[in-house]
This record gives sequence, structure tokens and C-alpha cells, in this order.
Amino acid sequence: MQTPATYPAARMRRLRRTRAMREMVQENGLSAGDLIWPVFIRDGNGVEEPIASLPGVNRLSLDRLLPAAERALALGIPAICLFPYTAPDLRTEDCAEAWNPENLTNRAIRMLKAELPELMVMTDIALDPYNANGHDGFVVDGQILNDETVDALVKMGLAQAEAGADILGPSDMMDGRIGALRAAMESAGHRDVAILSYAAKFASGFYGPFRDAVGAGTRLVGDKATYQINPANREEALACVARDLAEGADMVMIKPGMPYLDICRAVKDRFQRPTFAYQVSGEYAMLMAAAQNGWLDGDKVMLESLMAFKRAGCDGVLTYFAPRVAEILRK
Ligand SMILES: NCC(=O)CCC(=O)O
Repeated sequence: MQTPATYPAARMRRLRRTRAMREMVQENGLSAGDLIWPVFIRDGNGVEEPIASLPGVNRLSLDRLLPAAERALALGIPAICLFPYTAPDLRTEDCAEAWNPENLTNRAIRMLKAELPELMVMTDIALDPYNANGHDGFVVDGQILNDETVDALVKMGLAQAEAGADILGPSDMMDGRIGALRAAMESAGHRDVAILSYAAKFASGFYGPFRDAVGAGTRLVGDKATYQINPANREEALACVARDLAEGADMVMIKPGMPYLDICRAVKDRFQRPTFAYQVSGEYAMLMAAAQNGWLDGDKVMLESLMAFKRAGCDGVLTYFAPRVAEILRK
């Protein structure tokens, strides 16, 4: 970096004097094309069910998903990511609904790809929405089984690819799942299905409202500390990213987002690969709650928080704010 001259030759405020000048020298930008919109889906017809801990976010039945997705596409959002709220009777210990070709997610993928082929559909690969105990893997005697879970995740990913998913998002943090999914995609002829690995996923308290949204919160027995990363660890997160890229991930994600911007920057600097952050439900809920109380300017902090991800090196962000941001950016 060129050291600035000393005062008064250097007056940093010269380039902040007008909006035109500030915009001309702005280092990072945010556009609708940077956003992936996570959407909660549920069975039924004509349903838009509010989620108390995520103000402004609804669980949508598929007939309501379609116009919402259409709007997202019109606003320039390139991808949506589907999260199912699974009916209680379909949550079992064997999680068989996860790879049912006719499950809610797979029906949603087929509908979206038939109606809006240009909108990319990303999926989530983890057993928690289908598991009786809210965990991302099979639980036997209180242990989360790794390899047996990976086999199930592969079946789940194959069903999603078969339904037409563009991007698979393994979010479970089992070891070896990226390599197993990549190999399965190759041999099943789904060579162009991309994998966006939740590579650096921390065992965070910020996921609370999401668990309410998919109905896993009250079911979760214990915590996810035996498979998600300890929030204290940076090198371990980088090792997970290196491993997932080596196993065939096309893109990687850091999650949560705002408390982990240092990890975003380190991942981008070290690997130079497409890097995403997930601005998770707790981050959204915090900002919305403060805005609803009049303590923060909601739109302002929303845009600022998303720009922070770009500044930290992210290529894009998964955010529940996506449609609102895209609307503001269009003006
Ligand atoms: N596998 C997806 C998530 O865990 C999302 C978390 C959140 O939004 O809190």
C-alpha cells in the first residue's frame, strides 16, 4: 500500500466531500447478483405462515413459493435455497423422508425448474429436518454416526440432483461427505451439479430462529458440538475449507456470517475460490428486533452488514434480507 502523504498534503476528507466522489472511489459493491435467498417451504395450499422469531419471513406452501421465486428472479437474485418444514409424522429415526424423490423439497425443485428455469435452485443436505431428534446425522446410543450418515446424505443429494437442483449445499459437517457426494454425482451423470459446501460451519447459538422455522428446535436433543466447529477455532475452519475444496467442493461457505468475518477474509485470501457467507437467522433476528424497536435504522444496518461481507472478501451472501435488499438496490 502506498503510504498517504502527511497532513496537510493528505486530507482524507477530500474524497469524502460529495456523494459522487465517494461513489467514484468506493472499493466494494453490493448487488442483487451477490445474493442467495433462503426460503422455508411447507406442505399445503395458500399458506404463508409467519415465523415469530424471524419477523417478515414466512413458511410458504409451493403455490406461494412460485410467485415469491418469480419476484426474486425479476429482482436479479440468481438463486434461492430451499429449507423444508417437515410434517411431524415424517420425522423419524431412519430419516427416510430425506431421500424420498417425492418429498417437499424435491417437488419444489421440480416445480421451480419447470416454471423458472433461469433461477438457480440450491438445496440443503443434512438430516435435521427429517430426524426425530433434530440432529444432522443418525443418532445411535447418543452418538452421531459419521459414515452411515454420509451414505444417507449421498442418497439425499442424488434425489435432489435428479429433481433438477443446480447447487447442493451439504450443511451437516460430517467428515467425507463432499468427496462422497462428488463421486456419486459423477457416476450418476450429474457432472455439472455444483457443490457449495458449508465448509466452515460453527457450533453457534445464532441458529436458534432457524431451528424454530424448520421445527427442529424443540426436538433437538443435546447440541451439535461433536460435528460443528468450535467458535474459538480459526485454523480448524481453514483446514475444513482446504479439505472440502480438495474433495471437490466448487464453492465454500462460512457460517454464521457477521461474528466470523475474520474467517471469511482468511478463506478468501488463502484459497482464492468462490466464498460465501450465511447471514444466519439469529443475525437477521437481532437486526430486525432492534429495527422494530426503533433502536436501529433497519435498511441501513441491513445494507451495511451485507457490504461488510463483500469487504471481507465474500463473493456472495445467503441472507433472509435478499428480496428487501434487491428492491432497495434497484431504486
Ligand atoms: N443448514 C442451514 C442452517 O442451519 C441455517 C441456519 C440459520 O439461518 O440460522
